[in-house]
Amino acid sequence: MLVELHVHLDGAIKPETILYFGKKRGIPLPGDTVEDLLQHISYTEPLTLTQFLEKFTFYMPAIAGDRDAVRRIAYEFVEMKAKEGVIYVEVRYSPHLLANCKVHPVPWGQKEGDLTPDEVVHLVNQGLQDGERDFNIKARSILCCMRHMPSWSLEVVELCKKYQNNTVVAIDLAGDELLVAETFPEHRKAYEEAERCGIHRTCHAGEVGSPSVIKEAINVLKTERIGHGYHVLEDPALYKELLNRKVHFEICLLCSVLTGACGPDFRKHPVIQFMNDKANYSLNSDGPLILNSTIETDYKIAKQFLDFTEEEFKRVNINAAKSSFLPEKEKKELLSKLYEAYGMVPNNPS
Ligand SMILES: O=c1[nH]cnc2c1ncn2[C@H]1C[C@H](O)[C@@H](CO)O1
Repeated sequence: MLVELHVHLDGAIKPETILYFGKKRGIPLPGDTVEDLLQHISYTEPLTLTQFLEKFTFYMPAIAGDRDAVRRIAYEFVEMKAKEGVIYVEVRYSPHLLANCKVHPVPWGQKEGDLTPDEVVHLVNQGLQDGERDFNIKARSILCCMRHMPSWSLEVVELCKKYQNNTVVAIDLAGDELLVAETFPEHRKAYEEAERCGIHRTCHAGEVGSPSVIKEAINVLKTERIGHGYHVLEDPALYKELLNRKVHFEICLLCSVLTGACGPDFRKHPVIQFMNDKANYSLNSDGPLILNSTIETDYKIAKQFLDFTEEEFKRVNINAAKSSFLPEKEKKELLSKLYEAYGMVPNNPS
């Protein structure tokens, strides 16, 4: 029984669904079988984060701008997670990157259409809620600002406000930290507004970027969790502070190696330090389509290379539940389920 907090909806699409919509909409794809397509999209030897992010350009044109596709990827996502044994998931995406109207520039070289970022959120919500009903797990969503598109960020926070508690629980800042190290004022304003309105905050930081990006995420953006954060170890004082504050790190093992964020030897992975220090972290799949993985792959890597024990497995998932963005009452219910499944008597169930 698992809790997953860091996975991108647009990085977790079934290849069959991409092929279906590519064909239906007459949108060229780099392959016409699942194997062909995966050969172009997924990979097994480390690249850079920039190259990882370029993979989205192969298949997003088949999905973006299509109402049925957007609803369906959200629904199938919940089905996929239920099959993997996840009972609670927070899935993130950029509404703008799935739209083709009221978004500048229109992404993926699409022609202007009539699907707005607002309607994208509505459709994803429908897909997630239908999935929750049919597959009996809980799914919440996080809306992403993109580092290179500050002009979208204030709309992202407005969408978080509009759909707060209608699956949306938080705001994120994703994209390439190396290409755009600067945190534009628009991102800062969006996070300020999120805090003001009680919208939770997470932020990609220190994945490939330096500890200063993490510092800024904590001190300026007032983020509650850190997406990745591996490079925090390069600043021992900051690391100690975040340990003391029990800040949650959303760790994505396979992704961290295939994006070049961490070195190729899992036996030297920063998460070993996190484990030893009993840091507050979770294990997550991030972009399973591109990594050709499931959440199980990440747990297998942890067991095979990191001496990840059954006890650590339970601790990590309980920490994930505690650091989730659910309201307190639902968080308690989630924790009770985990304690029961893990045969634990909680000392302090809250
Ligand atoms: O690992 C990542 N780091 C930074 N940005 C990422 C990562 N995985 C996906 N993204 C970007 C690309 C997606 O289109 C966007 C929203 O899900 O977030």
